[in-house]
Amino acid sequence: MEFVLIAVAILVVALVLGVSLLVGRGRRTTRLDDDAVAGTTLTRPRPPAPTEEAPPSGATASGLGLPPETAEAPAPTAPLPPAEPEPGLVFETPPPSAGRLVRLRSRLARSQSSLGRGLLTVLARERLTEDDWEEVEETLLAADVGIAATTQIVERLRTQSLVLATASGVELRQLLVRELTAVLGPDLDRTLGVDRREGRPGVVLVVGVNGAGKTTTVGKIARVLVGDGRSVVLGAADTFRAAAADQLETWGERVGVLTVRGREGADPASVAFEAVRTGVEAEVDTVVVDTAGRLHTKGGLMDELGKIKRVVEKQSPVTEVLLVLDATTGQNGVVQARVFTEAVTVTGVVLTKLDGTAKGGIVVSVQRELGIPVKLVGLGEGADDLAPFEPEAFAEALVGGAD
Ligand SMILES: Nc1nc2c(ncn2[C@@H]2O[C@H](COP(=O)(O)OP(=O)(O)OP(=O)(O)O)[C@@H](O)[C@H]2O)c(=O)[nH]1
Repeated sequence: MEFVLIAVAILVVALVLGVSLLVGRGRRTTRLDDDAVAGTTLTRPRPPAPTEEAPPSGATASGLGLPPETAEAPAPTAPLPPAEPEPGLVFETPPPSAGRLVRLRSRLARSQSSLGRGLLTVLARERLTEDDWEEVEETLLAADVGIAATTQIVERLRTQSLVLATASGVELRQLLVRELTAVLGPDLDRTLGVDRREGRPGVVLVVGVNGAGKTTTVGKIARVLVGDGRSVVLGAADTFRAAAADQLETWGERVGVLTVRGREGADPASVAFEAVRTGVEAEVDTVVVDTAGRLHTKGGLMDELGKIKRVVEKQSPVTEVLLVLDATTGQNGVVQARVFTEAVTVTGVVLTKLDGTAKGGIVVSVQRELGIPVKLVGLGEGADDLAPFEPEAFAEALVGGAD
């Protein structure tokens, strides 16, 4: 009988230990706020786990200067931990953003073969007939360049048809790159508003429909900024999808960037506010805020984005509003985009998934139709597959065949 009792006691202790270890490993946020006030939690970046084994209970957190996991949540006025990573932690160092588009140009292969090669094949014909010009026009339209820009390109090429007749392959290519660059708005200001202003962090709001690659893009932007030597805080104000906050947190952790998040369903504006407050206190260069992109009613979207902006600006000016658009959605994406541009003043567009489409000309039509410069382009699912947009490098990549 005694044996049975001892065995049962050992079993119970083992079960309790096992469960607490599992819970300890899964928990990765430390609440700094009274959730009744804002429902906001703040996560410190953690070092990548060295082994699969569970860390000793509370060791990871205390090693980072966090309160033990069992501690009560501090009062809302608790001092925030520094946003800079603790010394000794190993984080990834992303490459600087300069020249990324050139490095990633092969990702535009699908656009390249349908647009660039298609056009070069027609233009290389000895004497261009009306049918050939129609083919040029169709090729441009099929690549989503848009009617106005297509007309401009065709007219300019037609006026140069005498030149075309005698041009070599290399010259034709140069000519095409020049004409495509011209419709890509080479003089537009594509500088990202990410610098501190009036002694406060620059604030980047990232908006767009869910699924466009918004959260991923916020993570990639954090890497671009860190790679360029800036300090960053992330705000997970997409509180409708808990996974979005988890996703963002993971992006932040990899590069040693702090993520401020709220519990599911919390007021997005309060999370954005908290993120910017954290950024102000930690004196970082930039706070990047991910917002929810549900396309409910236009009024609802306007109210939500308007409130986020107002609340954020109580602490620091919003220096950039980036609209994330999925390049593979074509004209549909442009229609959705308009709803956002009516809700908030968008200062730049991020076109994602350009690697997955043959319609690279969408950059031209998006810019023209929205009147907003494309500032960044997504060229893959890799962590550093986001590049600053450069018209000439892009035109070169679309035409292809330079190397
Ligand atoms: N091929 C490719 N995939 C991309 C690119 N950018 C994002 N994605 C993928 O698109 C998918 C959706 O990305 P998310 O970041 O979850 O989309 P989201 O807009 O944030 O959606 P919510 O989180 O629901 O708001 C993910 O599988 C990304 O890896 C890109 O440039 N190229």
